[in-house]
Amino acid sequence: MKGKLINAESGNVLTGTQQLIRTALQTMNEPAAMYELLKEPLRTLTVRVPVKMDDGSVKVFTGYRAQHNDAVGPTKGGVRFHPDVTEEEVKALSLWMSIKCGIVNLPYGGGKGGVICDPRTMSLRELEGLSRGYVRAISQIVGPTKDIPAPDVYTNSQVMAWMLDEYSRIREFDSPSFITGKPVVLGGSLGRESSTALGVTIVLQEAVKKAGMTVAGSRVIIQGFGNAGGYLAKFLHDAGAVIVGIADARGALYNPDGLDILELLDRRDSFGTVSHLFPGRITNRELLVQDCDILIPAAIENQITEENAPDIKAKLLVEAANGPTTYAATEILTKRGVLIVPDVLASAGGVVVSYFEWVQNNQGYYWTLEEINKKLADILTAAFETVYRASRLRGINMRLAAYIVGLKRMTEAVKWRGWI
Ligand SMILES: NC(=O)C1=CN([C@@H]2O[C@H](COP(=O)(O)OP(=O)(O)OC[C@H]3O[C@@H](n4cnc5c(N)ncnc54)[C@H](O)[C@@H]3O)[C@@H](O)[C@H]2O)C=CC1
Ligand SMILES: O=C(O)CCC(=O)C(=O)O
Repeated sequence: MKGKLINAESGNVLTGTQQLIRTALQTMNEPAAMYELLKEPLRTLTVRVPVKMDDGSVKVFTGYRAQHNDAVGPTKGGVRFHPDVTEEEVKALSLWMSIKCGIVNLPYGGGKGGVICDPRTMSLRELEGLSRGYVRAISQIVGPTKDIPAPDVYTNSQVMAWMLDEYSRIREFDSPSFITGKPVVLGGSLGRESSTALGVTIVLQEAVKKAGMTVAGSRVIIQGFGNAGGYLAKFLHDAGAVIVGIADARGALYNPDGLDILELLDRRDSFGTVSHLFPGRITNRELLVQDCDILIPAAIENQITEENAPDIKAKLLVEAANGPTTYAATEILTKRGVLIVPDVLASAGGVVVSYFEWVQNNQGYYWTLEEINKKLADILTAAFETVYRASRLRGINMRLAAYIVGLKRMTEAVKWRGWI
């Protein structure tokens, strides 16, 4: 069984991730107790957050904060506001954060938060109430040396600013390093907003070399047109790629001759939605199997499954989103010769620059954008090469290789601490 994954196609992102972690740990010859420790977060807090709504009613929202493992250092990861948030999803996202931080060698374990809500139907005042209420509810378990939140789906620098302000009031402590992804005037880092997309672009540039392709002239489909997908479309368009398809929560647009990315960016709303403004909309499902060279999921989980993997046309799959591809789909695509740059590597740019933000806050001295982007490129280029080599040397796919690389520091830290 060593090194072999139980080939279960599961829509449950947590069990799918646990299977992969078990396979990686077995391949690393780690004892069974290591899997028992790492298969779940050390702690997950469920909170109920009452918010006074604009119509005078009180709505109670459910949220979570999961802290996977703090053997390496404080836990770190974003907070998602989305109607489909579940406890299992937040736990899986925290596991992925641990592996992501390990791949880029940050002194963090993984954390993640989520609130079941739909910010698209809430006023700014209601959103502020929810952001502040959520921080009050988790304030005992987070902090600059404990667990450091950041943005994720449907949260942004404004939400981070409200959360920072609330935390400063509760804890009578005004260190901005409690949270990252803040506005620059509140101690945010230059380059954090575009860092996830820049990171994807950096690893994509490495991957196309391995695949014997070029960015210029490649036909690209991007699912998701928010922070990650929007900046990515711009960066790849600027690099000469032809963006033939984009998608958001309301649908997708496809044009084999290329879309007008600048117009789409100009007309999208603050939730990354634009497809409904144009005729000829298709569904997200339809878009993923359209003709292209490079496919970039940059929205939500479980988009590429056993069902549609045989029909994917791309030669290169670069995962900006967390968890967009199931393991069964990974195996199908790998057999078909598709090179996959997995989420835990491809989407690490955001947390790397969040780490830079935290370091800058702690030292009180701030770097230039050039310094930040150079440091980011150095880290991600090296991480890509490490994972690619591990995959080739061991004869395994990039996802399993990424897990093995990503778990190394954490397993060593656990053993040094004498936990196992
Ligand atoms: N923001 C960050 O720093 C990082 C984000 N990520 C991941 O990137 C992905 C996108 O995150 P962001 O761009 O930050 O979020 P965002 O909120 O800025 O944009 C989300 C995009 O996904 C679309 N979307 C939402 N639900 C959808 C659905 N059911 N079907 C299709 N599209 C849908 C939205 O319309 C929007 O275009 C997520 O998986 C997130 O975890 C990963 C690393 C860092
Ligand atoms: O910037 C961070 O700390 C975390 C970003 C994040 O949530 C992710 O990489 O999925």
